[in-house]
Amino acid sequence: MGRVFVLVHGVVSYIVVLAVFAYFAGFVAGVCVPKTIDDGPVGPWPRALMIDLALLGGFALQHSVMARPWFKRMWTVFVPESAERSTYVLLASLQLALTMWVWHPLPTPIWQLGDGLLAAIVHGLAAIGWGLVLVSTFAVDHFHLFGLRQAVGHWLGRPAREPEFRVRGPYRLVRHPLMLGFLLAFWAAPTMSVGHLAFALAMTLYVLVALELEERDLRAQHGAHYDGYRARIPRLNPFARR
Ligand SMILES: C[S@@+](CC[C@H](N)C(=O)[O-])C[C@H]1O[C@@H](n2cnc3c(N)ncnc32)[C@H](O)[C@@H]1O
Repeated sequence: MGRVFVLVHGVVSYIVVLAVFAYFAGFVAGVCVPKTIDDGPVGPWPRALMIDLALLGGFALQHSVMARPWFKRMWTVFVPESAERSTYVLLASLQLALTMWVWHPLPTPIWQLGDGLLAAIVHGLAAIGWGLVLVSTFAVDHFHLFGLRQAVGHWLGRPAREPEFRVRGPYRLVRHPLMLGFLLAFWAAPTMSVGHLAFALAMTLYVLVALELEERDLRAQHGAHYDGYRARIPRLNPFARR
């Protein structure tokens, strides 16, 4: 595939990922975006819940399958390696955008903390969660994770290598800081509606399954090195004793 095409595809995908990701943060936190997790016409709750869970299931399935090494081997027969990651993150972002667009709210509150100090602390925890997600992408390899490094490398005639296994920054505290950041951001809600709770529960389940699959791949890839890391560093809880 043409170098310029791969480059443009990589840059466009990266911009789409950042835009969808920024919207997603506002959608979950309920700030700064036209449609949040609790906005929209309210219909019968069983229908809304079924639609929302189907949307999240579709997102989880796509994400889990496309991230597996066997799937990558299979579809790089059609998609060049240099565009593989960009295509994956682009499709995942579009699926996430669809989920937010079609999302049916279930706004009945489970808890409401109002505007006091406690609500401010919970907002702060969510902000820490989003910050942790961003920092973690740089601690692994931000530009490789979102496919831009591969696209630029291909354009320059220097194919990007697979990123090294890294134990730095938040990866010294937990093995999955990025997912820990997401969980913090999903659960730290000053107002928790039924819809938000269903979202947080479903995504937590997805994260736990996704981590099992990812660790299986990482052990196959890095063997004893990963086993040693696994023995030393807790999975998600930085306070857990090892
Ligand atoms: C979306 S990132 C999430 C990483 C991790 N599960 C987390 O929550 O921080 C997924 C990619 O990061 C890679 N990865 C996971 N841990 C890593 C580490 N310590 N160093 C480099 N890459 C890592 C995985 O192989 C996978 O390709």
